[in-house]
Amino acid sequence: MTDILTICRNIGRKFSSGGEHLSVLQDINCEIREGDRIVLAGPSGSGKTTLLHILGGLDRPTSGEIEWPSLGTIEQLRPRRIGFVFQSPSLFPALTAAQNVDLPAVLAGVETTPGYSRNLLSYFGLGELADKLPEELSGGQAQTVVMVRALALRPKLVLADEPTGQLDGTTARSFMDAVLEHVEGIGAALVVATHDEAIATRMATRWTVDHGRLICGKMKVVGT
Ligand SMILES: Nc1ncnc2c1ncn2[C@@H]1O[C@H](COP(=O)(O)OP(=O)(O)OP(=O)(O)O)[C@@H](O)[C@H]1O
Repeated sequence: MTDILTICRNIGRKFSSGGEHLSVLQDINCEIREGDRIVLAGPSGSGKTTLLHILGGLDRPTSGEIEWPSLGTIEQLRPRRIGFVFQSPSLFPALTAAQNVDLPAVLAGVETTPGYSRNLLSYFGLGELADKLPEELSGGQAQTVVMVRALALRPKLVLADEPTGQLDGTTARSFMDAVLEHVEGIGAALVVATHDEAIATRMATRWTVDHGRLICGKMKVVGT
């Protein structure tokens, strides 16, 4: 039996603003296991980002329970055990692409081998941009650097929110090839929220957020 990385029991998330209450997620039961490849689908505003944030320990459910049995406590999750890719590229503007990739290691006090971030950027086809500042990168290149940064500490779980949103179709497919190959290599589970069916069909399991509920199913995976 593979390890359970994350387990949710009857979780819900409500938001309150201006006296209005919005119930975004209700009675969600799910688990993520080692090696899982999950696409998180659903219309805009259905709650995909909200669920990813809860799975990554960035937000707390307002009801139910979440645990990370083989990852540890909520304080231990990021950046070493969970790599998180936010929907909008979030690079530090004063740091180069390579320095941005190095940042989680610096913050976590982990020593990396010289050239590690450059090699990782090269693996994703961005080796020549390692010394560029974020403002010198295209939106798609910046998004790729954000993914590289999330993978840098070899996390056990990678949660990615629309990671190909700024890439054209062909670039998105080769980017996902590199991501899937890399997560396989480091033995990480991957959950990707996306509207892109070409990406979705590459994942073994589909979770759909529908009116606040989560529908879980298996996918027929399209070969690489
Ligand atoms: N902090 C917040 N306060 C109030 N409402 C919020 C908050 N965060 C999210 N919401 C609301 O929760 C709902 C779900 O938002 P969420 O971003 O999770 O959807 P999504 O499925 O990721 O959408 P998209 O595909 O457009 O990224 C939306 O109606 C949004 O307005």
